[in-house]
Amino acid sequence: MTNATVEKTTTRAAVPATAHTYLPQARVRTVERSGRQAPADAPVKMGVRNLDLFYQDFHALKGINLEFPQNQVTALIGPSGCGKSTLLKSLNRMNDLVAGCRVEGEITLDGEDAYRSLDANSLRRRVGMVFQQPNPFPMSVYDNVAFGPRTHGIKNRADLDVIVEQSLRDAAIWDELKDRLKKNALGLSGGQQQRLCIARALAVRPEVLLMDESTSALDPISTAKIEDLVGELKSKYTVIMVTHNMLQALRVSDKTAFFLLGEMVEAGDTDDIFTSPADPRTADYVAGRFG
Ligand SMILES: Nc1ncnc2c1ncn2[C@@H]1O[C@H](COP(=O)(O)OP(=O)(O)OP(=O)(O)O)[C@@H](O)[C@H]1O
Repeated sequence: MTNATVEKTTTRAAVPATAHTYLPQARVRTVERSGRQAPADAPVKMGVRNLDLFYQDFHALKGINLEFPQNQVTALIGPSGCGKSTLLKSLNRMNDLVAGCRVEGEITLDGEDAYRSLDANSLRRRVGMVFQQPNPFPMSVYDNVAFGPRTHGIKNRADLDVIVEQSLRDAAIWDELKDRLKKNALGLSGGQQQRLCIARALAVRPEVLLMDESTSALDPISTAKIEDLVGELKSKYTVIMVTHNMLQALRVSDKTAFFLLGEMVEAGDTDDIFTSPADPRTADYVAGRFG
């Protein structure tokens, strides 16, 4: 997957016993819940090459090289401030909106340069994002989901009906909301609001879904529903998620990349990163020794 992955085959860092004691149990749930069978040779959906990102003088991302395989879930992990969200926001050019932010290197979507060949709006339609806090618009459930398609010129009611239903189904919330489509979205629970926001992101038929700690504000049951959902979404979408919850990364991701102080320490198959990482810093982090 990356240079770091290649190095990993030659040197393995010992994961402290504390990690081994809890990881196998988490793994049992992982396999049951995600049912993942990630193909080893999936095509690269998005690629990051020699990426450096500066917030004015601050060097927030340093020489990042990483590939995101199509129809797989990649988790970005690392301690607070290591640059996970910055990388996520670079993938759909949300950082364009930050004054003084400068990006060097290359980010590709299906091999096309996301900064030089694609305009930001079409990139963001293809690379959707769900944030930490559920942020439905203060309007009906239906209008929340129809908002993006309407913005893209779809006005026909029957067409919108189909999109709204399919998006809510894809977000695993159709059954809960089909009789409440006209109700204000702000009246939903936090977990329902977040799945509605996922439906809203899916309504413009993105190819990649970015999730920035999208369950951290939710209760365990809502979190489990969204984790299940992510396992299903990858049949249609490429998912890239930032998470502080290492068991969540284990449960739902195929690939994991570990970041520290703006650098990517290593990336590879999630199983390998958690059970036999190449770098002792990764071993310490996944064992909960810091972060
Ligand atoms: N708009 C900004 N302007 C200046 N510095 C920023 C900006 N956004 C982030 N940073 C800095 O860049 C670094 C990386 O931040 P980022 O939010 O990407 O980290 P993170 O790993 O996602 O952290 P967390 O897990 O706490 O969300 C931090 O030092 C942060 O203070």
